[in-house]
Amino acid sequence: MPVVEITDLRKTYGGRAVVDGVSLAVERGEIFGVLGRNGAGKTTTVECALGLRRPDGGQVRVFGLDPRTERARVQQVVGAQLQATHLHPSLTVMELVRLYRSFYREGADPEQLVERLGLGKVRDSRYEKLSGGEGQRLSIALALVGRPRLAVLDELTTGLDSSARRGVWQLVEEMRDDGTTIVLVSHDMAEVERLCDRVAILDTGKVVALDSPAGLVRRVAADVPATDFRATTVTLDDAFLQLTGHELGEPGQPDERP
Ligand SMILES: Nc1ncnc2c1ncn2[C@@H]1O[C@H](COP(=O)(O)OP(=O)(O)OP(=O)(O)O)[C@@H](O)[C@H]1O
Repeated sequence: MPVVEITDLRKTYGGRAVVDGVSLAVERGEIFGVLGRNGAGKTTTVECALGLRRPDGGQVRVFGLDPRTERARVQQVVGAQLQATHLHPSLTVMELVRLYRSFYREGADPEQLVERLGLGKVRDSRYEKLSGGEGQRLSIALALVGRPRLAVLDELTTGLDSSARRGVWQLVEEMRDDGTTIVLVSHDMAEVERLCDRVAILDTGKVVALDSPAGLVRRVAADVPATDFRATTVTLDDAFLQLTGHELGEPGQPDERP
């Protein structure tokens, strides 16, 4: 049984299909990337998978459970780091990590996790006083403190400097090695290439390709004549461009949120 199984998922806002028939299955123990431009429908897809948004069509199962009707059971085994995290501004780092730990029957040691994410120096600082990168690392700690069987990480390392980014990547790899399944939403090509076992490329609400990063590159390289020098230097960026018709950095559909 896949850890996450999404079948023909649809979500429409204002008459526009922002998720338009997405089907994918995340297998146990893999790091599964969801890659796409801004507005491609990545966050909407994973938030439907977590039961946070109501799909207009299709089916979602997480560990075989319906995340909308069996939310409490799903929440016990899933940790999510989402883009819009609302935390109480006057609680400290340690208070928040301990609070989130209390939501789970089993979990990580808050002290160790805070050290591991390089938050030891700000452990007694209030959330409102944290820098962007510290807040980001705290949101990762909160997603992982329940030692989830599935972790959903949306824009994992946005706003982190390169050394913090490498530290977080290492932590994610260690989690995968410990058996956690990870869904990584990203528009960071280097992150996807380094971490993901398989990647779904989402474009205007549809899965346009699903393969390992190397498989995506091979697929595109096969279309390049062997005499062409680029055949030996095709990158995941080239694959993305070829498969979607746009650069990853280009904006997608206009943001219509109020
Ligand atoms: N609550 C909402 N109301 C109206 N439109 C929405 C809502 N949520 C998302 N959208 C629209 O749906 C589209 C997909 O948004 P989504 O956040 O899923 O994209 P994304 O791929 O995660 O983008 P990003 O990389 O910018 O986070 C966007 O055009 C967005 O404006």
